[in-house]
Amino acid sequence: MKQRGYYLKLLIQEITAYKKTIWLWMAIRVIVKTILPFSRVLMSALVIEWLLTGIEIEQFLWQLTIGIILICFLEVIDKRLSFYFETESDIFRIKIVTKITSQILFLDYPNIQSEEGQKMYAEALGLAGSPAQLFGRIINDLMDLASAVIGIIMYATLILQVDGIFILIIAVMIIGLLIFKGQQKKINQSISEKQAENNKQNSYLRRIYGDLRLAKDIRLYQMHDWFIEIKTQITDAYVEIMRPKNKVQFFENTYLAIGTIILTALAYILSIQQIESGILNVSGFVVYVGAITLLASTITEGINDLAEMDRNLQEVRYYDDFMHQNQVFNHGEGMALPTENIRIELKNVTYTYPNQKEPALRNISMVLNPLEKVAIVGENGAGKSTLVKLICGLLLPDSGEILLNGHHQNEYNIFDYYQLFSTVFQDSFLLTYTIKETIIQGLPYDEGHYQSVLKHSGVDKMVNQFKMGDETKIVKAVDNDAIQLSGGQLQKLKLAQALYKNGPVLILDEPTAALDPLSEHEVYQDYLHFSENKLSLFISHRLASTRFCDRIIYLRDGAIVEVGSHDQLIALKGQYYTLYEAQAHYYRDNIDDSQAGEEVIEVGGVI
Ligand SMILES: Nc1ncnc2c1ncn2[C@@H]1O[C@H](COP(=O)(O)OP(=O)(O)OP(=O)(O)O)[C@@H](O)[C@H]1O
Repeated sequence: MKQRGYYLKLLIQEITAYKKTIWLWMAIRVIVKTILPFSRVLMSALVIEWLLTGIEIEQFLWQLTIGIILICFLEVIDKRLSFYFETESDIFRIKIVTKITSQILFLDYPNIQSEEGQKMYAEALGLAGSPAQLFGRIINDLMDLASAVIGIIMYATLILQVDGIFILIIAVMIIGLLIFKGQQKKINQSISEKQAENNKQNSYLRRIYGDLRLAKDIRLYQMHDWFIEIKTQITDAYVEIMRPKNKVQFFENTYLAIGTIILTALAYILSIQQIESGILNVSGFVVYVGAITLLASTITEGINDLAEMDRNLQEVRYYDDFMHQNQVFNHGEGMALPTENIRIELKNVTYTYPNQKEPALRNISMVLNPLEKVAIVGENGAGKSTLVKLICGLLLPDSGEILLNGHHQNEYNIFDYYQLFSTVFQDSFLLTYTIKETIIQGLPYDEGHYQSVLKHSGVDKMVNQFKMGDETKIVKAVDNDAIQLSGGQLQKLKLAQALYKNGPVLILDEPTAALDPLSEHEVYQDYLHFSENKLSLFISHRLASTRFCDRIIYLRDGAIVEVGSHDQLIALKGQYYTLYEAQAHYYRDNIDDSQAGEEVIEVGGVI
């Protein structure tokens, strides 16, 4: 209960922060919504009264016109406000979406990398995903509930003046409905996990049915029937999950119908008796029966609104949890960031990914000296990318520390700290902008620097092929006239982005994995140039591609196994040497088989 109070307060704060004056309009809408149905009943009663008392026709018409105008006026206000709240609710919902999406931009990487973090984001966003979700309907839900509560009090007070028996029937009706709602809530809770699982499967299927990568397999492997069968199974499972809920709903509706019949029948019997004994006149009868009918429907609406509000308040938890989660790094005051002689030291760093048993990195100790070019090599899964993410301040070690020029990473404001790094990661992603905007990424524009970046990243040759040059849009999913970049072109673009940022630490995580041999060769050639005056880290599982680095750190199973220059490690004849030889043989054999007699291109020193 206390928690519900907190969540209600949070909702009220959000609505107030959106627009204070909305509360005034909400109050007006509640009043109009409450009195409008009753004013129609009252009007009918008055017309009967006027007719029975035999007032003059002119006065009758005059009064009737005023009454109709008043009701029409209320109807117009109601419709106008209904439209107003439809629009306002949608804008409010979109503002909440903006709040949630802005929040995720500033959350620390560990908060969002785990499945749990992603789930929290999806759940919070889901609350504002459409007008039917919490933040799209809460304003109307609040007004509906307020109007129902006022309506029940109003009609019940009126009816009780005729007979006290109604209080009993109303109480039984309300208690019964509350029991049904409680039952439904329990069922909802018990099926929620299965329902979420089913939803997940369903939306996954919906997504992949149109996925071009799968479309090829579906056709070539003739998977159509198999896919239809899977979909049918999921739909059948959905019907089964919903069965207990539908059953309770059926009993609730039946209970409600019986309650309403008893209430109305009793109202008729009692009022006819009262008319016979002269206590009630005909117009009083109309008001009385009208109030009974309105009460029955308002009780139903009110209980539904109450259950809906209860659900809403429970759902706010997802928003609250997401918006108020603790950050991992320092977002407050920090030390001034060094701009040169950058030295990064890792002391006994161990890191385990969320929900994993084994650490991805164990007791890593190393120093990256100013302006050094360091290669980190190792087989797939050795921990190279994880190490880079730790150095960049994207992940927080389980134990050990990372020092920048002798000071703990957390002594710097994390967003200041990020300024140090120009990075190219393997899993590159693009925003829906032009090539030029992507490279500049919102930083101040410098024509000379930009042109040099185009040249050294190899993007200049790429843009020359496009009609729109560097103004070409690059996300086809959003812009029809965009071009689809290949993996290699994308990597060049990300390299250009890193070079344009020009941070004092350059980190390239497999920057040539998707490049053709010639482009790869060019990147290696240019690497010495664009890593000039920087501390640089070059990550690869192609050992020979890093021989131009000052120092090579060889990782295996999350631990440093060998460190030295390429020649030192070859001379050592250890694990690096063994793997190097194996890779070199592979390339030699391949080239010998396929290009015998052709000119051999030297790629990163492998061949
Ligand atoms: N987000 C994650 N959640 C759980 N485990 C992860 C995650 N990312 C990586 N791992 C695991 O951590 C280990 C190290 O992964 P990492 O990506 O650092 O290796 P890598 O050396 O960069 O590999 P590759 O050469 O294939 O890129 C692997 O066992 C990997 O499966």
